[in-house]
Amino acid sequence: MEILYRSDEIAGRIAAMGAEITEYYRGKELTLVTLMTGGLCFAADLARAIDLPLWIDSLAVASYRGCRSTGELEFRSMLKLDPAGREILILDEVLDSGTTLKCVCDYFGKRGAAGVRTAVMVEKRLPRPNGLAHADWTGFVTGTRYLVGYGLDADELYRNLPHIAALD
Ligand SMILES: O=P(O)(O)OC[C@H]1O[C@H](OP(=O)(O)OP(=O)(O)O)[C@H](O)[C@@H]1O
Ligand code: HPA
Repeated sequence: MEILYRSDEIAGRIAAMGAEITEYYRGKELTLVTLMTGGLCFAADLARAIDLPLWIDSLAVASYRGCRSTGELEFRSMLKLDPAGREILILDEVLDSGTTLKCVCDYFGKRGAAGVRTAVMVEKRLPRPNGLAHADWTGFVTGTRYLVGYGLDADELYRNLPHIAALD
């Protein structure tokens, strides 16, 4: 396993993203939606770096079996808040094929959200013909290796590592 992003580097990017998001949404009412399970560390840190009153909700979705995307998104929980009319910022730890974030953005659009934006900790550098091309806010842009730590898992293991590492 090779550490790619140390916890202090992650904290630095979180502070910068939090400041940008605060400025972008100043004067608006913002609702964060965390995609569980992977987004939990990112959301816990980023929410505390945003200096605005926030609504916070979550959605459990999954599309990976082991280290492979099935290409289909399974919704495993429901929202608590009605997204209609809300400015939604979806938080997830990684943008890989982009399937997850594209499906979830479409879902919020259909549910009548006033605005839908995305923030991820890591965006992989690859074409995403069938997925969301880019997140609106990104912590790090990285290669295509399989990552673990800071919420990222391999078969549900390693999510609690404080850094982000390549598994191979
Ligand atoms: O861009 P994509 O190729 O769609 O991959 C990104 C998604 O994959 C992982 O979720 P997973 O389905 O493994 O569920 P998890 O959050 O419970 O780990 C990760 O948490 C993202 O939500
Ligand atoms: O690189 C990854 N690691 C863990 N989970 C993931 N889900 C999509 N890509 C990844």
